[in-house]
Amino acid sequence: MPRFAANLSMMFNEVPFLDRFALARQAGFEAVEFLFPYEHPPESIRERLDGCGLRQVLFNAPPGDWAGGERGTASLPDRQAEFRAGIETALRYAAALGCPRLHVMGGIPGPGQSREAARARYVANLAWAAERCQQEGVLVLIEPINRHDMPGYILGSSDEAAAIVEAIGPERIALQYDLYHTQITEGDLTRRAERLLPIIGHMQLADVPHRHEPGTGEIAWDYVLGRIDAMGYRGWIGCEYRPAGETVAGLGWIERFRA
Ligand SMILES: O=C(O)C(=O)[C@H](O)CO
Ligand SMILES: [Mg+2]
Repeated sequence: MPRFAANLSMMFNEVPFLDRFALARQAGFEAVEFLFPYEHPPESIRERLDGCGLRQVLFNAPPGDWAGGERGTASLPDRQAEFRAGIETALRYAAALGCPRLHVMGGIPGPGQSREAARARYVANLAWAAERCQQEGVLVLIEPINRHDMPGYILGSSDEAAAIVEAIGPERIALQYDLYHTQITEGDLTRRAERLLPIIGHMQLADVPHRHEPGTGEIAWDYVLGRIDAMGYRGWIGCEYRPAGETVAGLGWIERFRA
């Protein structure tokens, strides 16, 4: 059955970030992911992982000015030096945490900017990042994000992502298949997953439309997770949802899917 990782940016928000690791372990998770670790020294995070016997399976490269609305810099003009420095920072964290995957966000080009030029920059920056990360044994991931949550985000569909992976090379860049975004944008969750399986490097889930835990919305999880298992996906599925109530109280859904 699928292997689930707790997303510590969204789950266990009842306690401060560094205390979420122990709660995730107590709740039965063997792995974690989160968005951005950069407010904490890598050693402090490593200590928490080791202290409770957890694996780090994913985190994000620095996204630019997140509080100011930026969602990555890879497609933005005049940001290449910052982008590359961010990848180097992320690689230091990846080495310290023993994390083999890095989600590199593309950004939201401004209204006056050419979409074509932004896309060309995005692909060129990703190609550089993918090669640099491959040297350190880290796989770069890209994720199409739905237009309601992130209007104008550079990567909107799984076919666009597949074309980028194909152009740069599936040995160094892969698709982060987030069932929540995919359901909103494109649907056809299981056939699409089966077709894209060779280039999927990580999955994430949340129910639609409220981005809460499975069972709170429109997705038929027994069917979808059963098919994902049957088609041979053996990677991690990050639980990237905002619990509807208290995190542990909302974890009942997971029991029937645990191996
Ligand atoms: O929003 C998501 O689904 C993600 O996975 C990103 O890492 C953060 O926006
Ligand atoms: Mg996601």
